[in-house]
Amino acid sequence: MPVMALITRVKSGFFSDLTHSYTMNQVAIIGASGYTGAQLVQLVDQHPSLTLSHVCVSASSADANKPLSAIHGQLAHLDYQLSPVDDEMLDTLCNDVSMIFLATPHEVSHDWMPRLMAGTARVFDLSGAFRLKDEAIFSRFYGFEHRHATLLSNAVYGLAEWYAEDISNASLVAVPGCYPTASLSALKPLINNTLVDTQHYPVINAVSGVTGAGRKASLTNSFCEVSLSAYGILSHRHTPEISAYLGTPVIFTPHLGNFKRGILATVTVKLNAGVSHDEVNDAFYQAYADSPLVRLRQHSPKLDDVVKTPFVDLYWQYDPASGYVVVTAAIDNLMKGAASQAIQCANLTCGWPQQTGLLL
Ligand SMILES: NC(=O)C1=CN([C@@H]2O[C@H](COP(=O)(O)OP(=O)(O)OC[C@H]3O[C@@H](n4cnc5c(N)ncnc54)[C@H](OP(=O)(O)O)[C@@H]3O)[C@@H](O)[C@H]2O)C=CC1
Ligand SMILES: CC(=O)N[C@@H](CCC(=O)OP(=O)(O)O)C(=O)O
Repeated sequence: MPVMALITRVKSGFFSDLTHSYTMNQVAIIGASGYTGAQLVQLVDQHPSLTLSHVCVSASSADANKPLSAIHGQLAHLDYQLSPVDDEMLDTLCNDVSMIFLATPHEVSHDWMPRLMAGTARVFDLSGAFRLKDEAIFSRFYGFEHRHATLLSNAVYGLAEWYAEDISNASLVAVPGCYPTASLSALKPLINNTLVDTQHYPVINAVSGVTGAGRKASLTNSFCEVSLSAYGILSHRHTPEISAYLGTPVIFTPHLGNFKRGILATVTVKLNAGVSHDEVNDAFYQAYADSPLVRLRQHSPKLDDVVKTPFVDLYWQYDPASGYVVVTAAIDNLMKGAASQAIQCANLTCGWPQQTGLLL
């Protein structure tokens, strides 16, 4: 029996891709008590070729030594305990496992990265600490100086559909932010085909569920306070991230909605004079011809279409008379916006199909 078929039966019994051979990889997740960390636990646990060996929180965590299921009841079928991890443990961990996923605050990922990168493990960082190459822009938007220039320059941006080859060779992957994933997925086909009139900045309005802000309690994100509203106007840290990987400035306005999961981005773009319907359609269909986790839709996607899935759903309408195209993009912020995209990247580094373990 092929290796993959055997693993498939042992681990879950219902993965569809039986054509590749796999070896098991030991994985550590740090920040496992948080929203993206817990989502990662679920994805790694169901992955046919990853074995979750370390499920960690910070040394001072109030949740240290608790069962993960005591915090995330949806994972009650899984038997993992949250282990506290300190600096010294990181030094051995980074040689004991093949992959480390950091689902930690930006500062924590930034400070720990040199220790982690001293080992042999590949690191997938869900925070924003290693996404922006320009250190001056980084410190302006993140509020602290970047002190690891070499690691920053070596980090590969993990937008899986667009940087697959670089990701496959990376030892440090900076997994994109949730809003940039939706925005760049919508815009890159148009910009890469030089269809966009860059004299007019693309305008992105996006609404996120409250899990986007993480699990830690705050008044702004509490049940009685959340009411659909814009925030971070002209100042959100995802504006330079989107602009950097698009290659042109954008106007980005995030909104907080009173729902748990998902992002819907509405992107308005002025195209060059004379661009045809066919050119717009071809840009999307060609860009995503080999992308099983991108769904090009015939109707504007709803959040319910993507929540708890690894997909990005895209839909567009073009008005040649005005030259404007409106693209809508829907993702689950904890999945394609964070955890499932990190798994896509991990799959790429192992030479596996990027949807491995994500499509059941
Ligand atoms: N939520 C989202 O939609 C997205 C989030 N991200 C990014 O992913 C990362 C995690 O986000 P999210 O899961 O939402 O955050 P949460 O606040 O839900 O979880 C954060 C995790 O980090 C741990 N942590 C906090 N402080 C420290 C510390 N000093 N040392 C070690 N661990 C610490 C927490 O556990 P404890 O304090 O108990 O140790 C917890 O497990 C962040 O960088 C975020 O910006 C990226 C894309 C989307
Ligand atoms: C609703 C909400 O608060 N969302 C977060 C973005 C979450 C995300 O993508 O995280 P990164 O910090 O890793 O970029 C925010 O606006 O800060």
